[in-house]
Amino acid sequence: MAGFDDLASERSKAQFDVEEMKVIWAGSRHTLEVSDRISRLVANDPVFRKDTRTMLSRKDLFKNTLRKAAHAWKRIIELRLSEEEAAELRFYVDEPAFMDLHWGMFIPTIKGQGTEEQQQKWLPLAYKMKIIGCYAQTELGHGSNVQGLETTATFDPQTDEFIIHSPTLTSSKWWPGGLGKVSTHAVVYGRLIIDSKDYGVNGFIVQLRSLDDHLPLPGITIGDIGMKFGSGAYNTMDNGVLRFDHVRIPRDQMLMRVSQVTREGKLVQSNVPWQLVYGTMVYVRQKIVSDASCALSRAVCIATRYSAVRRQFGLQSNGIETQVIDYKTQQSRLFPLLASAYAFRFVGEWLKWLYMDVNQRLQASDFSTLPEAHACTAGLKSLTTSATADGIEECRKLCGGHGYLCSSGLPELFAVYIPACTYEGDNIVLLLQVARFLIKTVSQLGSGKEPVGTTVYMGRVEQLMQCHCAVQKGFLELSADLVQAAVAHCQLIVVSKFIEKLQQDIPGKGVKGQLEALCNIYALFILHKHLGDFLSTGCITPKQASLANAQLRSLYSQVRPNAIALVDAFNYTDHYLSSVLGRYDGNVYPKLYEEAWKDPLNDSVVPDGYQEYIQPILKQQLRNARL
Ligand SMILES: CCCCCCCC/C=C\CCCCCC(=O)SCCNC(=O)CCNC(=O)[C@H](O)C(C)(C)COP(=O)(O)OP(=O)(O)OC[C@H]1O[C@@H](n2cnc3c(N)ncnc32)[C@H](O)[C@@H]1OP(=O)(O)O
Ligand SMILES: Cc1cc2nc3c(=O)[nH]c(=O)nc-3n(C[C@H](O)[C@H](O)[C@H](O)COP(=O)(O)OP(=O)(O)OC[C@H]3O[C@@H](n4cnc5c(N)ncnc54)[C@H](O)[C@@H]3O)c2cc1C
Repeated sequence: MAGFDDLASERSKAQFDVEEMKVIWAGSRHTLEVSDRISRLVANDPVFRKDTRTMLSRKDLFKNTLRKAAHAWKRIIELRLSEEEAAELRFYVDEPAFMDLHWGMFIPTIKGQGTEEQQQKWLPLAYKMKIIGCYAQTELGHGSNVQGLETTATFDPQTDEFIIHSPTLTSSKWWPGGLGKVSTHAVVYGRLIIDSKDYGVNGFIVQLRSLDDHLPLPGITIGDIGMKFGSGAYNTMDNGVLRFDHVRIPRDQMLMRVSQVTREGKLVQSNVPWQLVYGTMVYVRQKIVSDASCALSRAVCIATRYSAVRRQFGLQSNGIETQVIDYKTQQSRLFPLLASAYAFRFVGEWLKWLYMDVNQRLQASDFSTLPEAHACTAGLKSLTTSATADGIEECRKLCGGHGYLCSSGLPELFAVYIPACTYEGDNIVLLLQVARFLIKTVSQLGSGKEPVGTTVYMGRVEQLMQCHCAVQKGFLELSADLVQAAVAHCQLIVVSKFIEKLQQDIPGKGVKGQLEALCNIYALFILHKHLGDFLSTGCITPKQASLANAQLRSLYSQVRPNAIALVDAFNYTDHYLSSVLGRYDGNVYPKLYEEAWKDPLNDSVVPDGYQEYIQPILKQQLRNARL
């Protein structure tokens, strides 16, 4: 069987221990064991099938998502899964849904911004799913500009309550995931008003729906904001709209770790930076970086396996055409994406460490690394999601026409993934935050602080900053060129963290050698892509640029025999890949043909509508022809 033999032959060429690379990719033997076991549990459960998603109406799609979420929760309880195993199960169910926001934002917000008492009250309810929460920050009129939010939370000293209100149409909460049809509660971000004075944006826990009949509570208008990009895709998520008409909540439902409001209506600032109100966004951004490596590796796995199965032109002496993976143009498009997937994996590991380190420091009232954590999570979220969204589209193109079929898995992966460039912070807005951080850092460099990083990459950042760094008055005046410096800074971090990974103990025959090749491919690919920066800032000479290009091409040849094994190391099930082109067995053509007939359009040989619309035309033509 052609495809199967091709992939079997490719796997026999591997020059490294794939099982050990699986451990590197997973992060540890324990994590590999958990993800392997849970991914197969999901793959073997018919409730979690994904192949019909693009054929369902929005209402049927959403109802099926609720069915899956309920079944997932049931399995978590039945099997007594740990928090880690439960997170893995939600990940491999692979369907954006309210659970992502309940576990990924609502609970972390209460943990990060609630007092001890508030955590003790609300977390048990949330962990046991007695309430379902979402994160309601963005409004119809404001998303990036958090300080521009209009929802008000006015303290009423008569009743010891906050009055939550939507004063304008643009103050309607708009986009929060899980809000539209499912969540019973929300963390609502609104302007704290005490005695007519505006104290800026804070978080408030608000119940939205009755726990008895799920109807919206008095003063609450709530619904879904409508269909989003692509069929299936993110339409499994009920992104919602929410308006308040003077809804009253007890004073103790304002999240008060950062600021407290006393019974007398006095605002007391605690000793933590007010920016902790933004803390959830830092947490989610670091998770999104890890998710980028998953999404990109998934697309690269599909495109790499298919590129080894697909043969086109180049008839060889044995009468067989050439595998498209052997074309240098295919390698120059595909292998940098393979290297990027590994690079994002390792920078995501580091970012997770940075986030945990910042949190531990916060416990000790050490806020010194919070600005760097914000800049790194913002910048790396922006860099990795933009590269991943572009990379998934490139993988679709690498698969030719079949990449455009839903059965390839790539169109839906693209449609689900691309909002990552916008949610949790628009990517340009976040790069401007990094630019601000760099300006402040450069201004402090005079104090003898030396930047650290790889020379050429570091030089590029420094030079770009020198070229573009003016005294900026505020966020809005930052020049587009500074965004370039911010990207350069983030690429420096990615390369540096890949190099640091290689300095760790890396067991397994040939594993370190493959990772070194991928690290060099990533670094030289970025250098090639931004050659203008490196040349214009004098970081490299034209001769060096040409040598770098030659080295890049030679590295592609080094990776070529290992490409299939390098994507096998992601250890993805066919269920998770959900792609005929990316099947582990390479049995592409028979499965493509089989999938076609499953389309409802093929339920009848003569299509519905023929008699009404087509036959009259044909008959008329026939009559005309006889005249
Ligand atoms: C969910 C699980 C994760 C898995 C993901 C995959 C699953 C898919 C399912 C769901 C995922 C979807 C989730 C999406 C959820 C959302 O989208 S929630 C809404 C997100 N919204 C944003 O990100 C808004 C973006 N805007 C901002 O962050 C801020 O408004 C701003 C930083 C752009 C501007 O802040 P602002 O206060 O208006 O002005 P500045 O002067 O720039 O900042 C003031 C100072 O505060 C510092 N700072 C800003 N942000 C942070 C932060 N996050 N942490 C710490 N510090 C921060 C900033 O540096 C300034 O400090 P200095 O004055 O010292 O310079
Ligand atoms: C699928 C999805 C899920 C979401 N889930 C949630 C959720 O659960 N909870 C929640 O609260 N929100 C959620 N959001 C909202 C999301 O956080 C916002 O869309 C995001 O923060 C961007 O804000 P915005 O849409 O208002 O865009 P805007 O801020 O209006 O940006 C529009 C354009 O203007 C540019 N721009 C804006 N400001 C500047 C500036 N200062 N300088 C230069 N350019 C600028 C931006 O770069 C962008 O190109 C979700 C969004 C999506 C798409």
